[in-house]
Amino acid sequence: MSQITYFALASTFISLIVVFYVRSIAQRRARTLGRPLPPGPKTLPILGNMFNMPRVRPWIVYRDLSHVLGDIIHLHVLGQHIVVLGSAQAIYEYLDKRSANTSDRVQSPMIELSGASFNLAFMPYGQRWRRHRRSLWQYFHREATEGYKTTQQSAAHIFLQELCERPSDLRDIIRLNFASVIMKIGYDIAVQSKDDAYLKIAKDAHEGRAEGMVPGRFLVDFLPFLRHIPPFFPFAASQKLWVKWKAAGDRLKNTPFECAKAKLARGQPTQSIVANSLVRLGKMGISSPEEEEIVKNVGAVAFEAGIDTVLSTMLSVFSGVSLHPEVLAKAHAELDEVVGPHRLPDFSDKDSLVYINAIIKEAMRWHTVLPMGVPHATVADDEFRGYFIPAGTMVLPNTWACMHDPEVYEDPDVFRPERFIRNGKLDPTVQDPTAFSFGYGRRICPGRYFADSALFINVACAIHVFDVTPPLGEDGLPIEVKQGHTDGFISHPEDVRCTIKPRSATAEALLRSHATSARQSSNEGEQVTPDC
Ligand code: HEM
Repeated sequence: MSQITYFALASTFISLIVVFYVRSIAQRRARTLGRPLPPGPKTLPILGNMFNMPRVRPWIVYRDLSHVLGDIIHLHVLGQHIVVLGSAQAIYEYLDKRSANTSDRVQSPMIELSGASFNLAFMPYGQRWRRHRRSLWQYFHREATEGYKTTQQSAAHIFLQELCERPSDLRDIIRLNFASVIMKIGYDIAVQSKDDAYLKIAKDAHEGRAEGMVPGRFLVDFLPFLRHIPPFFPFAASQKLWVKWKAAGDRLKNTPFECAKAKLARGQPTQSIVANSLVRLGKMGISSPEEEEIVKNVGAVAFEAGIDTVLSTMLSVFSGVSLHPEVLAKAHAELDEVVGPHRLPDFSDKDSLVYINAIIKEAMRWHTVLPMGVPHATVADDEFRGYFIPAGTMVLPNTWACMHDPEVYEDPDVFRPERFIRNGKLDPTVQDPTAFSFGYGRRICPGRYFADSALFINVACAIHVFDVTPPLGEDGLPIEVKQGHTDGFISHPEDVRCTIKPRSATAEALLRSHATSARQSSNEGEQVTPDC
Protein backbone atom coordinates (compact mmCIF):
# COMPACT_ATOMS: atom_id res chain seq x y z
CA MET A 1 0.00 0.00 0.00
CA SER A 2 1.25 3.48 -0.82
CA GLN A 3 1.97 6.12 1.83
CA ILE A 4 -1.05 8.10 0.58
CA THR A 5 -3.37 5.13 1.21
CA TYR A 6 -1.98 4.72 4.77
CA PHE A 7 -2.50 8.43 5.34
CA ALA A 8 -6.11 8.24 4.03
CA LEU A 9 -6.90 5.25 6.26
CA ALA A 10 -5.37 6.84 9.36
CA SER A 11 -7.20 10.15 8.85
CA THR A 12 -10.51 8.33 8.25
CA PHE A 13 -9.96 6.34 11.49
CA ILE A 14 -9.14 9.48 13.51
CA SER A 15 -12.14 11.34 12.03
CA LEU A 16 -14.42 8.44 13.03
CA ILE A 17 -13.12 8.49 16.61
CA VAL A 18 -13.65 12.27 16.79
CA VAL A 19 -17.19 11.92 15.38
CA PHE A 20 -18.07 9.15 17.88
CA TYR A 21 -16.55 11.11 20.75
CA VAL A 22 -18.40 14.34 19.85
CA ARG A 23 -21.62 12.37 19.30
CA SER A 24 -21.37 10.59 22.65
CA ILE A 25 -20.74 13.92 24.43
CA ALA A 26 -23.75 15.44 22.62
CA GLN A 27 -25.90 12.41 23.49
CA ARG A 28 -24.81 12.57 27.12
CA ARG A 29 -25.60 16.33 27.22
CA ALA A 30 -29.03 15.61 25.73
CA ARG A 31 -29.65 12.91 28.37
CA THR A 32 -28.37 14.80 31.40
CA LEU A 33 -29.65 18.26 30.32
CA GLY A 34 -26.53 19.55 32.03
CA ARG A 35 -27.47 18.05 35.40
CA PRO A 36 -24.49 16.66 37.35
CA LEU A 37 -24.19 13.14 38.70
CA PRO A 38 -24.33 12.97 42.52
CA PRO A 39 -20.97 13.53 44.26
CA GLY A 40 -18.63 10.59 44.71
CA PRO A 41 -15.04 9.58 45.26
CA LYS A 42 -12.55 10.47 42.50
CA THR A 43 -12.64 8.05 39.56
CA LEU A 44 -9.83 6.39 37.59
CA PRO A 45 -9.99 6.29 33.77
CA ILE A 46 -12.02 3.26 32.55
CA LEU A 47 -11.94 1.51 35.97
CA GLY A 48 -13.90 4.33 37.63
CA ASN A 49 -14.30 3.65 41.38
CA MET A 50 -13.34 0.00 41.17
CA PHE A 51 -10.88 0.39 44.05
CA ASN A 52 -13.33 2.40 46.16
CA MET A 53 -15.84 -0.48 46.25
CA PRO A 54 -15.76 -1.79 49.82
CA ARG A 55 -15.56 -5.57 50.05
CA VAL A 56 -15.92 -5.79 53.82
CA ARG A 57 -18.83 -4.30 55.83
CA PRO A 58 -19.73 -1.82 53.05
CA TRP A 59 -22.41 -0.19 55.21
CA ILE A 60 -19.76 1.31 57.50
CA VAL A 61 -17.56 2.52 54.61
CA TYR A 62 -20.59 4.11 52.89
CA ARG A 63 -21.82 5.68 56.13
CA ASP A 64 -18.39 7.33 56.56
CA LEU A 65 -18.40 8.46 52.91
CA SER A 66 -21.88 9.96 53.41
CA HIS A 67 -20.56 12.05 56.28
CA VAL A 68 -18.14 13.68 53.83
CA LEU A 69 -20.13 13.72 50.56
CA GLY A 70 -23.78 13.82 51.67
CA ASP A 71 -26.65 11.33 51.68
CA ILE A 72 -26.55 10.61 47.92
CA ILE A 73 -23.24 9.23 46.70
CA HIS A 74 -22.38 8.18 43.18
CA LEU A 75 -19.84 5.55 42.17
CA HIS A 76 -19.04 4.27 38.74
CA VAL A 77 -17.42 0.90 38.06
CA LEU A 78 -16.69 -0.27 34.51
CA GLY A 79 -19.85 1.27 33.11
CA GLN A 80 -22.16 0.44 36.04
CA HIS A 81 -23.54 3.50 37.86
CA ILE A 82 -24.12 3.01 41.59
CA VAL A 83 -25.97 5.41 43.90
CA VAL A 84 -25.83 4.92 47.67
CA LEU A 85 -28.62 6.50 49.72
CA GLY A 86 -27.29 7.27 53.18
CA SER A 87 -30.25 8.72 55.11
CA ALA A 88 -33.84 7.78 55.94
CA GLN A 89 -35.09 10.88 54.11
CA ALA A 90 -33.20 10.09 50.90
CA ILE A 91 -34.38 6.46 50.96
CA TYR A 92 -37.99 7.46 51.57
CA GLU A 93 -37.96 10.15 48.86
CA TYR A 94 -36.35 7.95 46.25
CA LEU A 95 -37.25 4.30 46.89
CA ASP A 96 -40.71 4.75 48.40
CA LYS A 97 -42.14 7.88 46.75
CA ARG A 98 -40.52 7.31 43.36
CA SER A 99 -40.83 3.53 43.33
CA ALA A 100 -42.36 3.41 39.83
CA ASN A 101 -38.87 4.15 38.51
CA THR A 102 -36.75 2.57 41.26
CA SER A 103 -38.10 -0.97 41.54
CA ASP A 104 -35.87 -2.70 39.04
CA ARG A 105 -32.91 -4.95 39.90
CA VAL A 106 -29.52 -4.89 38.16
CA GLN A 107 -29.09 -8.19 36.39
CA SER A 108 -25.74 -9.34 37.73
CA PRO A 109 -24.33 -12.65 36.48
CA MET A 110 -24.05 -13.51 40.18
CA ILE A 111 -27.83 -14.06 40.37
CA GLU A 112 -27.55 -17.17 38.24
CA LEU A 113 -24.09 -18.12 39.49
CA SER A 114 -25.20 -18.09 43.12
CA GLY A 115 -28.22 -20.24 42.24
CA ALA A 116 -30.84 -17.52 42.79
CA SER A 117 -32.52 -17.23 39.36
CA PHE A 118 -35.78 -18.67 40.74
CA ASN A 119 -35.95 -16.02 43.46
CA LEU A 120 -38.33 -13.17 42.64
CA ALA A 121 -36.25 -10.88 44.85
CA PHE A 122 -33.68 -10.71 42.05
CA MET A 123 -35.98 -10.62 39.01
CA PRO A 124 -36.11 -7.48 36.85
CA TYR A 125 -39.14 -5.24 37.38
CA GLY A 126 -41.61 -6.45 34.75
CA GLN A 127 -44.24 -9.01 33.87
CA ARG A 128 -42.38 -12.09 35.13
CA TRP A 129 -41.63 -10.49 38.51
CA ARG A 130 -45.23 -9.21 38.79
CA ARG A 131 -46.70 -12.67 38.19
CA HIS A 132 -44.42 -14.25 40.80
CA ARG A 133 -45.08 -11.52 43.33
CA ARG A 134 -48.87 -11.70 42.86
CA SER A 135 -48.76 -15.45 43.21
CA LEU A 136 -46.77 -15.21 46.49
CA TRP A 137 -48.77 -12.31 47.89
CA GLN A 138 -52.10 -14.14 47.68
CA TYR A 139 -50.72 -16.48 50.38
CA PHE A 140 -48.83 -13.91 52.48
CA HIS A 141 -50.96 -10.75 52.69
CA ARG A 142 -52.08 -9.70 56.17
CA GLU A 143 -55.39 -11.64 56.26
CA ALA A 144 -53.90 -14.74 54.62
CA THR A 145 -51.22 -14.98 57.34
CA GLU A 146 -53.94 -15.15 60.02
CA GLY A 147 -54.54 -18.69 58.79
CA TYR A 148 -50.99 -19.76 59.69
CA LYS A 149 -51.06 -18.62 63.31
CA THR A 150 -52.17 -21.97 64.75
CA THR A 151 -49.27 -23.72 62.98
CA GLN A 152 -46.88 -20.98 64.15
CA GLN A 153 -48.08 -21.28 67.74
CA SER A 154 -47.75 -25.10 67.84
CA ALA A 155 -44.27 -24.82 66.33
CA ALA A 156 -43.36 -22.24 69.00
CA HIS A 157 -44.36 -24.72 71.73
CA ILE A 158 -42.18 -27.44 70.23
CA PHE A 159 -39.39 -24.85 69.86
CA LEU A 160 -39.48 -24.24 73.64
CA GLN A 161 -39.02 -27.90 74.44
CA GLU A 162 -36.19 -28.28 71.93
CA LEU A 163 -34.48 -25.24 73.41
CA CYS A 164 -34.94 -26.52 76.95
CA GLU A 165 -33.26 -29.80 76.04
CA ARG A 166 -30.47 -28.54 73.74
CA PRO A 167 -29.93 -24.87 74.62
CA SER A 168 -26.49 -24.77 73.00
CA ASP A 169 -28.08 -25.59 69.61
CA LEU A 170 -29.96 -22.27 69.54
CA ARG A 171 -29.19 -21.49 65.89
CA ASP A 172 -30.24 -24.92 64.60
CA ILE A 173 -33.37 -24.97 66.72
CA ILE A 174 -34.57 -21.59 65.41
CA ARG A 175 -33.89 -22.76 61.86
CA LEU A 176 -35.83 -25.94 62.56
CA ASN A 177 -38.73 -23.95 63.96
CA PHE A 178 -39.06 -21.68 60.92
CA ALA A 179 -38.48 -24.52 58.47
CA SER A 180 -41.12 -26.71 60.11
CA VAL A 181 -43.75 -23.96 59.73
CA ILE A 182 -42.89 -22.91 56.19
CA MET A 183 -42.49 -26.51 54.93
CA LYS A 184 -45.84 -27.40 56.46
CA ILE A 185 -47.75 -24.48 54.94
CA GLY A 186 -45.71 -24.39 51.74
CA TYR A 187 -45.55 -28.10 50.89
CA ASP A 188 -47.35 -30.07 53.64
CA ILE A 189 -44.00 -31.62 54.51
CA ALA A 190 -43.22 -32.36 58.15
CA VAL A 191 -39.73 -31.25 59.15
CA GLN A 192 -39.05 -32.66 62.59
CA SER A 193 -35.36 -32.78 63.34
CA LYS A 194 -32.36 -30.53 62.94
CA ASP A 195 -30.77 -33.22 60.75
CA ASP A 196 -33.67 -33.12 58.28
CA ALA A 197 -32.57 -33.24 54.64
CA TYR A 198 -34.64 -30.13 53.78
CA LEU A 199 -32.80 -28.08 56.37
CA LYS A 200 -29.50 -29.13 54.85
CA ILE A 201 -30.80 -28.09 51.41
CA ALA A 202 -31.76 -24.63 52.74
CA LYS A 203 -28.42 -24.22 54.52
CA ASP A 204 -26.45 -25.10 51.38
CA ALA A 205 -28.51 -22.71 49.24
CA HIS A 206 -28.07 -19.92 51.78
CA GLU A 207 -24.30 -19.97 51.37
CA GLY A 208 -24.57 -18.89 47.73
CA ARG A 209 -26.88 -16.00 48.55
CA ALA A 210 -24.95 -14.75 51.59
CA GLU A 211 -21.57 -14.85 49.89
CA GLY A 212 -22.46 -14.29 46.26
CA MET A 213 -24.97 -11.46 46.36
CA VAL A 214 -22.81 -8.76 47.99
CA PRO A 215 -22.56 -6.20 45.14
CA GLY A 216 -19.01 -5.94 43.85
CA ARG A 217 -17.59 -8.87 45.81
CA PHE A 218 -16.95 -10.91 42.66
CA LEU A 219 -15.14 -9.40 39.68
CA VAL A 220 -17.61 -11.13 37.35
CA ASP A 221 -20.12 -8.41 38.33
CA PHE A 222 -18.04 -6.02 36.22
CA LEU A 223 -16.31 -8.44 33.82
CA PRO A 224 -19.12 -10.87 32.86
CA PHE A 225 -16.88 -12.93 30.52
CA LEU A 226 -15.19 -14.38 33.65
CA ARG A 227 -18.19 -16.66 34.13
CA HIS A 228 -17.13 -18.63 31.07
CA ILE A 229 -13.78 -19.67 32.59
CA PRO A 230 -14.21 -23.39 33.36
CA PRO A 231 -13.94 -24.48 37.02
CA PHE A 232 -10.99 -26.80 36.30
CA PHE A 233 -8.76 -23.86 35.22
CA PRO A 234 -5.96 -22.98 37.65
CA PHE A 235 -6.99 -20.11 40.00
CA ALA A 236 -10.70 -20.65 39.13
CA ALA A 237 -11.68 -20.86 42.82
CA SER A 238 -14.77 -18.66 42.30
CA GLN A 239 -15.96 -20.82 39.41
CA LYS A 240 -15.88 -23.93 41.63
CA LEU A 241 -18.01 -22.12 44.20
CA TRP A 242 -20.53 -21.09 41.54
CA VAL A 243 -21.03 -24.68 40.39
CA LYS A 244 -21.72 -25.70 44.01
CA TRP A 245 -24.11 -22.79 44.65
CA LYS A 246 -26.11 -23.33 41.47
CA ALA A 247 -26.63 -26.99 42.27
CA ALA A 248 -27.77 -26.06 45.80
CA GLY A 249 -30.28 -23.51 44.39
CA ASP A 250 -31.69 -26.14 42.00
CA ARG A 251 -32.14 -28.63 44.86
CA LEU A 252 -33.97 -26.03 46.95
CA LYS A 253 -36.35 -25.27 44.10
CA ASN A 254 -37.04 -28.82 42.90
CA THR A 255 -36.82 -31.27 45.81
CA PRO A 256 -39.73 -30.17 48.06
CA PHE A 257 -41.85 -29.24 45.03
CA GLU A 258 -41.52 -32.73 43.55
CA CYS A 259 -42.47 -34.20 46.92
CA ALA A 260 -45.65 -32.06 47.17
CA LYS A 261 -46.55 -32.82 43.56
CA ALA A 262 -46.05 -36.56 44.06
CA LYS A 263 -48.40 -36.49 47.06
CA LEU A 264 -51.07 -34.91 44.89
CA ALA A 265 -50.47 -37.38 42.07
CA ARG A 266 -50.94 -40.26 44.52
CA GLY A 267 -54.30 -38.75 45.42
CA GLN A 268 -53.34 -38.21 49.06
CA PRO A 269 -55.32 -35.50 50.85
CA THR A 270 -52.93 -32.57 51.18
CA GLN A 271 -53.22 -28.86 51.94
CA SER A 272 -50.35 -26.51 51.13
CA ILE A 273 -49.49 -23.46 49.07
CA VAL A 274 -47.95 -25.60 46.33
CA ALA A 275 -50.72 -28.24 46.36
CA ASN A 276 -53.49 -25.60 46.33
CA SER A 277 -51.82 -23.72 43.48
CA LEU A 278 -51.42 -26.90 41.42
CA VAL A 279 -55.03 -27.93 42.08
CA ARG A 280 -56.22 -24.46 41.07
CA LEU A 281 -54.24 -24.61 37.82
CA GLY A 282 -55.72 -28.04 37.16
CA LYS A 283 -59.27 -26.77 37.71
CA MET A 284 -58.65 -23.89 35.33
CA GLY A 285 -57.32 -26.36 32.76
CA ILE A 286 -53.90 -24.70 32.74
CA SER A 287 -50.97 -27.07 32.49
CA SER A 288 -48.19 -24.96 31.03
CA PRO A 289 -44.62 -25.52 32.25
CA GLU A 290 -44.40 -21.74 32.71
CA GLU A 291 -47.26 -21.71 35.26
CA GLU A 292 -45.83 -24.71 37.09
CA GLU A 293 -42.48 -22.94 37.20
CA ILE A 294 -44.10 -19.99 39.02
CA VAL A 295 -45.64 -22.31 41.64
CA LYS A 296 -42.27 -24.01 42.09
CA ASN A 297 -40.41 -20.71 42.43
CA VAL A 298 -42.93 -19.24 44.87
CA GLY A 299 -42.65 -22.25 47.20
CA ALA A 300 -38.86 -22.06 47.15
CA VAL A 301 -38.67 -18.32 47.66
CA ALA A 302 -40.91 -18.43 50.75
CA PHE A 303 -38.62 -21.09 52.23
CA GLU A 304 -35.42 -19.35 51.27
CA ALA A 305 -36.23 -15.67 51.79
CA GLY A 306 -37.71 -16.23 55.23
CA ILE A 307 -35.44 -18.71 56.90
CA ASP A 308 -32.24 -16.73 57.36
CA THR A 309 -33.85 -13.35 57.84
CA VAL A 310 -36.04 -14.63 60.68
CA LEU A 311 -33.12 -16.63 62.12
CA SER A 312 -30.89 -13.58 62.17
CA THR A 313 -33.53 -11.43 63.93
CA MET A 314 -34.23 -14.13 66.53
CA LEU A 315 -30.49 -14.45 67.23
CA SER A 316 -30.33 -10.71 67.72
CA VAL A 317 -33.11 -10.95 70.35
CA PHE A 318 -31.31 -13.72 72.26
CA SER A 319 -28.01 -11.87 72.04
CA GLY A 320 -29.52 -8.54 73.22
CA VAL A 321 -31.46 -10.08 76.08
CA SER A 322 -28.59 -12.26 77.32
CA LEU A 323 -26.26 -9.28 77.49
CA HIS A 324 -28.77 -7.02 79.26
CA PRO A 325 -30.20 -8.54 82.46
CA GLU A 326 -32.23 -5.36 83.07
CA VAL A 327 -34.07 -5.92 79.77
CA LEU A 328 -34.83 -9.53 80.64
CA ALA A 329 -36.11 -8.51 84.10
CA LYS A 330 -38.49 -5.93 82.61
CA ALA A 331 -39.72 -8.42 80.01
CA HIS A 332 -40.36 -11.03 82.72
CA ALA A 333 -42.25 -8.50 84.82
CA GLU A 334 -44.50 -7.60 81.85
CA LEU A 335 -45.16 -11.26 80.96
CA ASP A 336 -45.92 -12.11 84.61
CA GLU A 337 -48.45 -9.30 84.77
CA VAL A 338 -50.14 -9.82 81.39
CA VAL A 339 -49.91 -13.60 80.97
CA GLY A 340 -49.18 -15.03 84.42
CA PRO A 341 -47.35 -18.27 85.27
CA HIS A 342 -50.04 -20.80 84.30
CA ARG A 343 -50.27 -20.35 80.54
CA LEU A 344 -48.08 -19.40 77.57
CA PRO A 345 -48.50 -16.12 75.68
CA ASP A 346 -50.63 -16.29 72.55
CA PHE A 347 -51.46 -13.92 69.69
CA SER A 348 -54.28 -12.27 71.67
CA ASP A 349 -51.61 -10.90 74.07
CA LYS A 350 -49.71 -9.07 71.33
CA ASP A 351 -51.07 -5.57 71.92
CA SER A 352 -50.65 -5.82 75.71
CA LEU A 353 -47.03 -7.00 75.54
CA VAL A 354 -45.59 -3.58 74.76
CA TYR A 355 -42.10 -4.30 76.08
CA ILE A 356 -41.85 -7.58 74.13
CA ASN A 357 -42.81 -5.69 70.95
CA ALA A 358 -40.17 -3.08 71.78
CA ILE A 359 -37.52 -5.80 72.23
CA ILE A 360 -38.29 -7.13 68.73
CA LYS A 361 -38.10 -3.63 67.21
CA GLU A 362 -34.82 -2.96 69.00
CA ALA A 363 -33.36 -6.31 67.87
CA MET A 364 -34.20 -5.39 64.25
CA ARG A 365 -32.63 -1.96 64.65
CA TRP A 366 -29.56 -2.94 66.66
CA HIS A 367 -28.69 -5.75 64.32
CA THR A 368 -29.77 -4.96 60.74
CA VAL A 369 -30.36 -8.25 58.92
CA LEU A 370 -29.91 -6.83 55.40
CA PRO A 371 -27.60 -3.90 56.16
CA MET A 372 -27.59 -2.62 52.57
CA GLY A 373 -31.12 -3.87 51.82
CA VAL A 374 -31.53 -5.58 48.47
CA PRO A 375 -30.18 -3.26 45.74
CA HIS A 376 -32.85 -1.56 43.61
CA ALA A 377 -32.26 -0.17 40.10
CA THR A 378 -33.70 2.63 38.01
CA VAL A 379 -35.81 1.82 34.96
CA ALA A 380 -35.30 5.10 33.04
CA ASP A 381 -33.09 8.21 33.22
CA ASP A 382 -34.15 10.26 36.21
CA GLU A 383 -33.52 13.39 38.24
CA PHE A 384 -33.29 13.29 42.02
CA ARG A 385 -32.61 16.41 44.08
CA GLY A 386 -31.18 18.07 40.97
CA TYR A 387 -28.79 15.20 40.19
CA PHE A 388 -28.88 13.10 37.04
CA ILE A 389 -29.47 9.39 37.74
CA PRO A 390 -28.97 7.31 34.57
CA ALA A 391 -31.27 4.40 33.65
CA GLY A 392 -29.97 1.10 35.05
CA THR A 393 -28.27 2.72 38.05
CA MET A 394 -27.94 0.36 41.02
CA VAL A 395 -29.48 2.07 44.06
CA LEU A 396 -28.19 0.87 47.43
CA PRO A 397 -30.14 1.92 50.54
CA ASN A 398 -27.84 2.04 53.57
CA THR A 399 -30.44 0.65 55.94
CA TRP A 400 -27.81 -0.02 58.62
CA ALA A 401 -26.81 3.68 58.65
CA CYS A 402 -30.46 4.71 59.20
CA MET A 403 -30.78 2.24 62.06
CA HIS A 404 -27.58 3.57 63.65
CA ASP A 405 -28.07 7.28 63.14
CA PRO A 406 -27.21 8.92 66.48
CA GLU A 407 -29.46 11.89 65.60
CA VAL A 408 -32.44 9.49 65.60
CA TYR A 409 -31.40 6.82 68.11
CA GLU A 410 -29.31 7.95 71.05
CA ASP A 411 -26.34 5.60 71.67
CA PRO A 412 -27.21 3.57 68.56
CA ASP A 413 -24.85 0.69 69.39
CA VAL A 414 -26.60 0.06 72.72
CA PHE A 415 -29.46 -2.47 72.93
CA ARG A 416 -32.21 -0.42 74.64
CA PRO A 417 -35.87 -1.34 73.91
CA GLU A 418 -37.09 1.56 76.10
CA ARG A 419 -36.32 3.96 73.24
CA PHE A 420 -39.57 2.82 71.59
CA ILE A 421 -41.83 3.32 74.62
CA ARG A 422 -43.53 6.42 76.04
CA ASN A 423 -46.16 6.41 78.79
CA GLY A 424 -46.40 2.63 78.72
CA LYS A 425 -47.18 2.51 74.97
CA LEU A 426 -45.16 2.13 71.79
CA ASP A 427 -44.15 5.67 70.87
CA PRO A 428 -45.33 6.43 67.30
CA THR A 429 -42.99 9.43 67.08
CA VAL A 430 -39.88 7.25 67.17
CA GLN A 431 -38.68 6.08 63.77
CA ASP A 432 -39.92 2.48 63.41
CA PRO A 433 -37.18 0.02 62.33
CA THR A 434 -39.76 -2.18 60.61
CA ALA A 435 -40.29 0.64 58.10
CA PHE A 436 -36.68 -0.02 57.01
CA SER A 437 -35.82 -3.64 57.77
CA PHE A 438 -38.39 -4.99 55.32
CA GLY A 439 -37.24 -2.81 52.43
CA TYR A 440 -38.91 -0.20 50.27
CA GLY A 441 -41.50 0.78 47.69
CA ARG A 442 -42.98 -1.82 45.36
CA ARG A 443 -40.26 -4.27 46.35
CA ILE A 444 -41.10 -4.18 50.07
CA CYS A 445 -40.86 -7.63 51.66
CA PRO A 446 -44.07 -9.58 50.96
CA GLY A 447 -43.29 -11.91 53.90
CA ARG A 448 -43.38 -9.13 56.51
CA TYR A 449 -46.72 -10.07 58.15
CA PHE A 450 -45.71 -13.69 58.37
CA ALA A 451 -42.30 -12.73 59.81
CA ASP A 452 -43.94 -10.36 62.28
CA SER A 453 -46.14 -13.09 63.78
CA ALA A 454 -43.33 -15.68 63.75
CA LEU A 455 -41.08 -13.29 65.67
CA PHE A 456 -43.76 -12.29 68.17
CA ILE A 457 -44.93 -15.76 69.17
CA ASN A 458 -41.45 -17.26 69.47
CA VAL A 459 -39.92 -14.35 71.36
CA ALA A 460 -42.87 -13.93 73.76
CA CYS A 461 -43.03 -17.67 74.53
CA ALA A 462 -39.26 -18.07 74.93
CA ILE A 463 -38.82 -15.10 77.26
CA HIS A 464 -41.89 -16.17 79.26
CA VAL A 465 -40.34 -19.50 80.26
CA PHE A 466 -36.57 -18.98 80.07
CA ASP A 467 -33.81 -17.09 81.78
CA VAL A 468 -31.38 -15.99 79.08
CA THR A 469 -28.02 -14.94 80.50
CA PRO A 470 -24.38 -14.69 79.35
CA PRO A 471 -22.53 -17.92 78.56
CA LEU A 472 -20.54 -19.52 81.37
CA GLY A 473 -17.00 -20.91 81.12
CA GLU A 474 -15.82 -24.17 82.67
CA ASP A 475 -15.04 -22.22 85.86
CA GLY A 476 -18.71 -21.20 86.06
CA LEU A 477 -17.88 -17.55 85.40
CA PRO A 478 -19.52 -15.52 82.58
CA ILE A 479 -17.59 -15.49 79.31
CA GLU A 480 -17.24 -12.24 77.44
CA VAL A 481 -18.93 -12.50 74.04
CA LYS A 482 -17.90 -10.63 70.89
CA GLN A 483 -20.67 -8.21 69.98
CA GLY A 484 -20.01 -8.00 66.24
CA HIS A 485 -22.10 -8.81 63.20
CA THR A 486 -21.04 -11.03 60.34
CA ASP A 487 -20.28 -9.63 56.94
CA GLY A 488 -22.30 -10.58 53.85
CA PHE A 489 -25.56 -9.91 52.09
CA ILE A 490 -27.49 -11.23 55.11
CA SER A 491 -25.76 -10.41 58.38
CA HIS A 492 -26.01 -12.41 61.63
CA PRO A 493 -24.90 -11.54 65.17
CA GLU A 494 -21.37 -12.92 65.40
CA ASP A 495 -21.36 -14.59 68.80
CA VAL A 496 -24.69 -15.81 70.15
CA ARG A 497 -23.46 -18.05 72.93
CA CYS A 498 -25.74 -17.66 75.94
CA THR A 499 -27.13 -19.64 78.85
CA ILE A 500 -30.78 -20.64 78.44
CA LYS A 501 -32.56 -22.26 81.41
CA PRO A 502 -36.22 -22.57 82.46
CA ARG A 503 -37.13 -19.75 84.87
CA SER A 504 -38.73 -22.14 87.34
CA ALA A 505 -40.07 -25.67 87.74
CA THR A 506 -43.54 -24.31 86.90
CA ALA A 507 -42.20 -22.77 83.66
CA GLU A 508 -40.54 -26.06 82.67
CA ALA A 509 -43.69 -28.07 83.36
CA LEU A 510 -45.72 -25.54 81.37
CA LEU A 511 -43.49 -25.68 78.31
CA ARG A 512 -43.28 -29.47 78.36
CA SER A 513 -47.05 -29.97 78.59
CA HIS A 514 -47.65 -27.52 75.71
CA ALA A 515 -44.98 -29.20 73.57
CA THR A 516 -46.56 -32.61 74.16
CA SER A 517 -49.99 -31.31 73.11
CA ALA A 518 -48.49 -29.60 70.05
CA ARG A 519 -46.71 -32.78 68.95
CA GLN A 520 -49.86 -34.83 69.51
CA SER A 521 -52.05 -32.50 67.49
CA SER A 522 -49.54 -32.24 64.65
CA ASN A 523 -49.27 -36.08 64.53
CA GLU A 524 -53.07 -36.39 64.50
CA GLY A 525 -53.29 -34.02 61.54
CA GLU A 526 -50.35 -35.70 59.82
CA GLN A 527 -51.10 -38.28 57.15
CA VAL A 528 -48.87 -41.32 57.02
CA THR A 529 -46.96 -40.61 53.82
CA PRO A 530 -44.22 -42.50 52.07
CA ASP A 531 -40.92 -40.61 51.81
CA CYS A 532 -40.62 -38.36 48.80
C1 HEM B 1 -37.31 -10.74 59.75
C2 HEM B 1 -37.59 -11.28 58.61
C3 HEM B 1 -37.43 -10.64 57.27
C4 HEM B 1 -36.72 -9.52 56.90
C5 HEM B 1 -35.88 -8.61 57.78
C6 HEM B 1 -36.90 -9.34 55.47
C7 HEM B 1 -36.36 -8.30 54.75
C8 HEM B 1 -36.51 -8.13 53.38
C9 HEM B 1 -35.93 -7.05 52.61
C10 HEM B 1 -35.07 -5.93 53.16
C11 HEM B 1 -36.28 -7.23 51.32
C12 HEM B 1 -35.88 -6.36 50.12
C13 HEM B 1 -36.93 -5.31 49.85
C14 HEM B 1 -36.46 -4.28 48.84
O1 HEM B 1 -36.04 -4.64 47.76
O2 HEM B 1 -36.43 -3.08 49.17
C15 HEM B 1 -37.09 -8.42 51.26
C16 HEM B 1 -37.63 -8.91 50.10
C17 HEM B 1 -38.32 -10.10 50.05
N1 HEM B 1 -38.71 -10.89 51.12
FE1 HEM B 1 -38.31 -10.59 53.07
N2 HEM B 1 -37.69 -10.34 55.00
C18 HEM B 1 -38.04 -11.16 56.06
C19 HEM B 1 -38.85 -12.28 56.01
C20 HEM B 1 -39.42 -12.79 54.88
C21 HEM B 1 -40.29 -13.94 54.82
C22 HEM B 1 -40.77 -14.73 56.03
C23 HEM B 1 -40.59 -14.14 53.49
C24 HEM B 1 -41.48 -15.17 52.84
C25 HEM B 1 -42.48 -15.74 53.35
C26 HEM B 1 -39.92 -13.12 52.72
C27 HEM B 1 -39.98 -13.00 51.35
C28 HEM B 1 -39.39 -11.97 50.62
C29 HEM B 1 -39.44 -11.87 49.16
C30 HEM B 1 -40.11 -12.85 48.21
C31 HEM B 1 -38.78 -10.69 48.81
C32 HEM B 1 -38.55 -10.13 47.40
C33 HEM B 1 -39.59 -9.05 47.07
C34 HEM B 1 -39.42 -8.44 45.68
O3 HEM B 1 -38.30 -8.31 45.20
O4 HEM B 1 -40.43 -8.06 45.11
N3 HEM B 1 -39.23 -12.32 53.59
N4 HEM B 1 -37.23 -8.95 52.54
